[in-house]
Amino acid sequence: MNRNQQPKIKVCGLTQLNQIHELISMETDFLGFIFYEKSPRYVLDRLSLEEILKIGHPGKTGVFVNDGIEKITDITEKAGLKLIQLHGDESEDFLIELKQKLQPDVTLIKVIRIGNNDDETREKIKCTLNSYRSLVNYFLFDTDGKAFGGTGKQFDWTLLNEFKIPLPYFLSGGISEENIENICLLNQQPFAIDINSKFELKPGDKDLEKIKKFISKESQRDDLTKN
Ligand SMILES: O=C(O)c1ccccc1NCC(=O)[C@H](O)[C@H](O)COP(=O)(O)O
Repeated sequence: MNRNQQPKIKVCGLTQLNQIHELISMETDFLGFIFYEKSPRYVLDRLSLEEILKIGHPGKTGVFVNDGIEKITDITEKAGLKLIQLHGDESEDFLIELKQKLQPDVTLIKVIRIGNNDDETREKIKCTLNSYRSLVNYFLFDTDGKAFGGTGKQFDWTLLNEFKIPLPYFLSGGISEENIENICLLNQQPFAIDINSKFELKPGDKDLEKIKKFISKESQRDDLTKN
C-alpha cells in the first residue's frame, strides 16, 4: 500500500476515542474535531479538552464557525490542535489578528462554501482565493447549505476547474465511495479529501469498516496509476 502519491485523508466530526485510535492505526492523515456547538458532531459533548490533548497526532484539526479569537486560541492550546479550519465567514482582518495570537506552527485552513453554479459563486470563489491566499496554508472547498458543514451534499466540482487555486486544497462536501471516482475530472488534484457524513452510522459515530475500505481503495487507485 503506497499512499504517498495520492490525496491525504481527513476524517471529520470525530467524537469517540476508540474510533479515533482506530483511525490513527489506519494512518488517517487528519482528524477533524468540531467545536461548533450547533453541530450534531460537537466534540465537547462527548470528549473533554484534556482527552483531545492526549491524542498524539500531527493532524489534529479544530473546526470553528464564526468564533472569537479568545475561544479559538484557548481551545487550540488546551486541546493541542495542529490545524485550525475556519468554516464560517471569518474576515481577513480577523485572520490577521488570529495569526498574531497563535503559535507560529499552527496551520490555518480557510473554507470556501460553494452553492449554486452561477456567477455570484464564481465571484465569491475568485475574491476569497485572492484575499486569503497569503493569510492561510490551505483552502477547503465544501458545499454551502442550510448547515455550515456536514451537509452530505456535493457541489459542482467542475467549477474548480475555472480557477488556478493558489494553495493546496482539501476537497469536501458529501464525498462518498461513489462520487470519489469523479476526482479525475479535476484539473488540479486536491491535497486532501475530507470525509464525514457519508461514512457514519449516526452523526459523530463513524463507520470504520466503510472508512477502511475507502482508504484501501484509494491506495489501490494510486498503485494502479503507477503500473
Ligand atoms: O460536520 C458538521 O457537523 C459541521 C458543522 C459545522 C461546520 C462544519 C462541519 N463539518 C466540517 C467538515 O469539515 C466536514 O467534513 C465537511 O463539512 C463535509 O461534510 P459532509 O458533507 O458531511 O461530507
